[in-house]
Amino acid sequence: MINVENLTKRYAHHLAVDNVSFRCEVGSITGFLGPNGAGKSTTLRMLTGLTPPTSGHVTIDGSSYARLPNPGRLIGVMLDAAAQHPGRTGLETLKLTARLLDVPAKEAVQMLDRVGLAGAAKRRVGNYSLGMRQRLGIGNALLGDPSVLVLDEPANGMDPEGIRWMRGLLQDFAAGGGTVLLSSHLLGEVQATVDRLVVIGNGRIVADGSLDEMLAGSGTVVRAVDGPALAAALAGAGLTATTRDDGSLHVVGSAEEVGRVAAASGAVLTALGEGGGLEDVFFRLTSPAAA
Ligand SMILES: Nc1ncnc2c1ncn2[C@@H]1O[C@H](COP(=O)(O)OP(=O)(O)OP(=O)(O)O)[C@@H](O)[C@H]1O
Repeated sequence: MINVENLTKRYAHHLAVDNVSFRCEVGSITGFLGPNGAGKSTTLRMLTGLTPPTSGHVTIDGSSYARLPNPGRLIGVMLDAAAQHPGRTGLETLKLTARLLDVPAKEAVQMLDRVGLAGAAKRRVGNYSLGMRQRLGIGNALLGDPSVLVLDEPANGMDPEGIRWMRGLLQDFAAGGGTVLLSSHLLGEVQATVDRLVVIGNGRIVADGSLDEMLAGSGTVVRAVDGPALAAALAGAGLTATTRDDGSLHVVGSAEEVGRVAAASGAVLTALGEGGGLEDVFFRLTSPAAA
């Protein structure tokens, strides 16, 4: 489990992270979202002992990162896949990590296979694509058989097959009792992968909860043959509806509530579905107006 308590980071006059607290539970995948410059990387760096906090603290399974005798055995970290040494081969990279973690060298070979890089074991990392470096970084993070994973933008640069592979890997890891914290700008991918979300804006937590709770707040989009008549019926039932440019209505309410009003008013629906999904939730939470 990861427990972040009142974490603050100040750079001169700039408050990059402002009194941030959240928890990542065992067996779950938590998505850490926020616009550029919101403070995600700074938080992840403080969490993994790379940046000292101005105040507050983080524990991983009850210990701070700095106090862990062999941190890679408890927490696997990938903060910048592009930062790996370009002159080493993939195999050399993982063998070096294996030595640092006191893991048998043969596990480096097995890990390369597990992350789909067996065929590129002897190629220099400088010649790897970004997606291949992400796979290598994930292999590095997993090599110590940790129970916690912290990944900054792991899907960045991955092709659809790679993204699907990574989603399965993380979901299996969590299902086996692991704890995952990942940041990403790929909202569709986050929505398909995580159980919980922590959203940061301007250094502060603006939302923290289950994915389902957050999506429930994204409302319902409905389209009817006679849109204005349905809008009037919804308003009469106390549901707020906004007409979008494409003629559909965005309703603050569940699909069931909207469907019942439509049925009672005799409206002919041509579409009924979830609101804007995670993208809609994200923009609502992190827009300047929300701040
Ligand atoms: N070493 C530093 N010195 C001064 N300011 C910094 C430093 N590191 C980060 N910042 C500032 O802190 C704020 C948060 O940066 P951070 O990199 O954590 O954001 P982020 O949410 O990870 O953004 P992105 O999505 O672009 O990666 C930014 O305004 C950034 O300019």
